[in-house]
Amino acid sequence: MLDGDNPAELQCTVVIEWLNSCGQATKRRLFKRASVTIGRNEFKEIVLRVHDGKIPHSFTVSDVQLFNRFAKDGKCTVKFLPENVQVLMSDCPPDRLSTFLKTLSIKHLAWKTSKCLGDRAKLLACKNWRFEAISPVQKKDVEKANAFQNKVNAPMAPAGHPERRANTTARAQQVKRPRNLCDFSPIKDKRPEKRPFFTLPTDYQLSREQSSVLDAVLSGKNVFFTGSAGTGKSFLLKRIVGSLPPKSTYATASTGVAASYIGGTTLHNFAGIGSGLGSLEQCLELAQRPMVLPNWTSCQHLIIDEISMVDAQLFDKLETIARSIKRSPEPFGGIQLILCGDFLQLPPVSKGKDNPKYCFQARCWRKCIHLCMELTEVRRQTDQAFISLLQSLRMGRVTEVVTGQLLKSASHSIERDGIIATRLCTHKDDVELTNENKLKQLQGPSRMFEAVDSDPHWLKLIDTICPVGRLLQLKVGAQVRTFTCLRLFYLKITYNKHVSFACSGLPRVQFLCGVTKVIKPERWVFKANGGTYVSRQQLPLKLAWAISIHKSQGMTLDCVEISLARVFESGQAYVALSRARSFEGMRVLDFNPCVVQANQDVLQFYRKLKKENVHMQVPSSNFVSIKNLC
Ligand SMILES: Nc1ncnc2c1ncn2[C@@H]1O[C@H](COP(=O)(O)OP(=O)(O)OP(=O)(O)O)[C@@H](O)[C@H]1O
Ligand SMILES: [Mg+2]
Repeated sequence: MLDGDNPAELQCTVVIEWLNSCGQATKRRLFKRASVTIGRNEFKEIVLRVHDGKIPHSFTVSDVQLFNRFAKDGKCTVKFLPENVQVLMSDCPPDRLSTFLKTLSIKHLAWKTSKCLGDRAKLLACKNWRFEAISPVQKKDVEKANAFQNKVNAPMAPAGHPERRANTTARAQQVKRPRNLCDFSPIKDKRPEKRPFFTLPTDYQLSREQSSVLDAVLSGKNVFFTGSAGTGKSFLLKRIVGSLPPKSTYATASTGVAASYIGGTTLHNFAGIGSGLGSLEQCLELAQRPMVLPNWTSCQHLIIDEISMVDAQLFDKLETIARSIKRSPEPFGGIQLILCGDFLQLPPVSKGKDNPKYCFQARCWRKCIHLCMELTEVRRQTDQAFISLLQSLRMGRVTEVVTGQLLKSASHSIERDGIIATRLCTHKDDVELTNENKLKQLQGPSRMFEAVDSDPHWLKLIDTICPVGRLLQLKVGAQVRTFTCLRLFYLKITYNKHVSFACSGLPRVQFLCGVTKVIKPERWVFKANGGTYVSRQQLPLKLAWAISIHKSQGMTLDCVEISLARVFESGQAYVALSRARSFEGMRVLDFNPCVVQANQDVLQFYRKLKKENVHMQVPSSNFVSIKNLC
C-alpha cells in the first residue's frame, strides 16, 4: 500500500547525516522506508519529521538549504543549517516529491512573514513538545509566500529609509541557496516582476474515472485499464509513473513511440529477452544477463502501455521468467502489473505467426489481473457527433450514414497556409516513399544533420526509443513535425511546420500559428539496462508529409489525410481515424466499409467484462472485477 493523497507526507528511503564543521558526516542513519511529514511544533514553527514506525526524528525548518536538482529522479536533500544535519531522501514518487517540496516551500515562507519567537521567549513559555500535521496549502499561505519573495526581490531602498530595514531582514531570512543548485523557491530576478512566485499547488486534474484508476493502482492491485482512443489512458499513465517509487517502477510500452510518450522504455528492452521468440529456457538465460537481471530483481511495479500489441505467448513467458527470477510462486513473481491499452486498436504484430493471440488470451492473464477498469470520457475530440461515429467504427459497425460521412470527408479542404495534411499510411514503405518524394520535389540544396549519440553500443535501443532519427535531411520548404523534450523524457509533438534556414545553419521553422523559431538540437536521455543513462542529441524534427498508422498509435493530429486502401489489421482503420482531433481536420481517401474490422475475440472479451459489471452492480459503471471471468 502506498501513501495516499496527503501533499505534506512522503514515503521514501531516508538517510539522516549529522555533520561536523568540515561538512563530514559523523553519524549516519538509514531508513529503508520511512514517512517524511511536514508539521508544526508547539511554537507553530514548521517541522520536518522522519518516522520509520520507531523513534521519530524532527528538525525545525528555519534556516535550510535545499538540493533538488534530481527531484525528477525522486531524490532531494534538505540541510538544516543551525543543527548541521542533512536529510537525504531518495526513491520518492517524483510527482509527490514535487508537490511535497512546493508545500514545504510555501508553508515555510508564509511562516517567515509571521512573528517568530526568540529562544528566550520559547524557554519562558514552558510548552511541551508537540507535533501536529500541517494543514493543506491555502490561498492565504500562497499570498504570504509571494509577499515574502517580493520583499526579497524588491530593489533596495536608500540607506536610512524605513523600508530598508524590512528589505534587509527579508533578504537575511531568505532560504540560503547553494551555488549551482536550485532550491524550491523560484530563481530570483529571472521572473517578470508582476508574476506571482507561487500558485496553489494544483496538479493537472484527473477526471473522476482517471482518479479511481490511480487509487486502485496506489492500493497495490494489479490493474488493467482500457478505454477507446483519446480517453486519456497515456495521460493517466504518466501520472501513475510519477506517483510510484522510481527505483522499483518500470514504465514500458509495446512500441518505442508509445514508450517515449510515458518516458519509458520498450517492454522488450526491459525484459532483455531479444525478440522473445526463443524458447523459455533461452529467454530465461537472456533475462539473467548481468545487464538485465537488475531490471527484474528491482522491479516491483511494471507498467505496460499499448498492451493490445503485446502477444499472449510473450506475456506468458514474461510471467514465468518473473516467477523464476523473483523465486516467488505469486503471479508475475509478485510484481504489481499496471496494464493499459485498447484491444480494439492495433493487435500484436504477427512476426511469422498466423494468428497471434491477444494478451488477455494468455494462460496467466486471469490470475495476474485483479481489476479491469474502463475510461469512458473521450478527451481528444469534443464534437459529440464525431465521437459517436468513431465509437461505432471501433465496434466494427459501419452504417450507411457513417460511410456517407467518411466518403464526404474526401472533399474536405484541410490545407492551411500552404501546409499539406499529414498522410497516414498503412505501410512503412509508403511513408518513406512519400517523404522522400516530397523532399526531392523541393528546389534547392539539402542539408544533413547527424545526431550525437552518447554510446554507439546502445545505438539499436536509441533508434527504437528516440523519436528522432540519427540522420535528418532537410530542405527549405520541408514539412516537419517537432518533438519537444519535456522534463527528462516526456515529449510534446507539434505538427505540420515549414522549414527555412537561419544564418547559423540551423533550421528555422514556421509554426501553424504563424510564429517562427530557430530549432536547436535537444538531448533525449533514456535509461538503458543496468541503470545506465544513454542519450541522443539531435534536432527535434522529423519529416511529416507521411506517418505510418502503427507509428501514429497514441498520437493526436490536427490536419490529417488517411489512406485506407491497404488496411491489413483489425482495428487499423479505427486507429487512423481516431487520431484526428476533429472531423473537419480529417480527409479520408478511398474509404471502403470492409476495411473497418473489430476482432470478434476482443468484442467477446469486452462483452464479458460489461456483463460482469452488471452482475456486480458496481455503482461506478466503469469499475469491473475480473474475478470469475475469461
Ligand atoms: N485529465 C485530463 N485533462 C486534460 N487533458 C487530458 C486529460 N486526459 C487526457 N487529456 C488529453 O486528451 C488527449 C488524449 O489523451 P491520451 O493520448 O492519453 O489518450 P489515450 O487514451 O492514450 O489515446 P490512445 O488510445 O489513442 O493512445 C491528450 O491530448 C491528453 O492531453
Ligand atoms: Mg495512448
